[in-house]
Amino acid sequence: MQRFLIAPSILSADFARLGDDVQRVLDAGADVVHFDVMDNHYVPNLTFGPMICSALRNYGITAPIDVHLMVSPVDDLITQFADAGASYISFHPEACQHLDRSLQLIADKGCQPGLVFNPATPLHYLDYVMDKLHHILLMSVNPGFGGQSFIPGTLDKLREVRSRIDASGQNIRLEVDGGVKVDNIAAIAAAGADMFVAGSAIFNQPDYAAVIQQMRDELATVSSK
Ligand SMILES: O=C(CO)[C@@H](O)[C@H](O)COP(=O)(O)O
Repeated sequence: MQRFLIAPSILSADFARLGDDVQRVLDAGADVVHFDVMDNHYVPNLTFGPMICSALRNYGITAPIDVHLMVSPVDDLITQFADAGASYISFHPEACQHLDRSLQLIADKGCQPGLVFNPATPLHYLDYVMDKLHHILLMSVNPGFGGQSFIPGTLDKLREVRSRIDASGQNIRLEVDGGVKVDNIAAIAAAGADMFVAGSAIFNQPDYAAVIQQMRDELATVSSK
């Protein structure tokens, strides 16, 4: 399994040329397409739905699409995104009605289930569902907008989640999202993350390949666990 995955958030992509821009970032070396779904209810912003996901698939995007649902309720959109070609689907535990049922729904639809934690969401939601998780997404900003600054306290929370994953013996990806840049990605990896969402740090640069390579160079400095 590839140790570190880079997942550009298309929230910062060029929406007028989305297919081309997503293909460009994949050609530049990205591993996964991160897809931020906001409903102007759970979060104070509105983005895109399953039609855009299926449009990317129809355009020819074959990389994994990592759908982060910032919506409430969640089940209907889980079904719609799975049918639209999502690969991974995560949601916020406090935004759903029946945590175990929603995780099972993702798996039953053939996708990889994940749970998302905001900076101040307690981790007890993990207590009875570790065996159902493909990934845990730790927000390092409050959700809703790209281009915010990484909240430093997230590093301690990452270490805590990494300990829980290691203690569980499960093979669960630890993803981090918000304010990830070339100059902090090594510290984030050292705290236990192995999947990195970056929106503005990649899409706001003219040369996507250069910034992704800089991130990989930084990650290469992080010693093995
Ligand atoms: O989900 C979110 C925000 O809610 C993130 O995916 C951000 O979109 C990441 O953007 P940057 O902080 O990397 O610009």
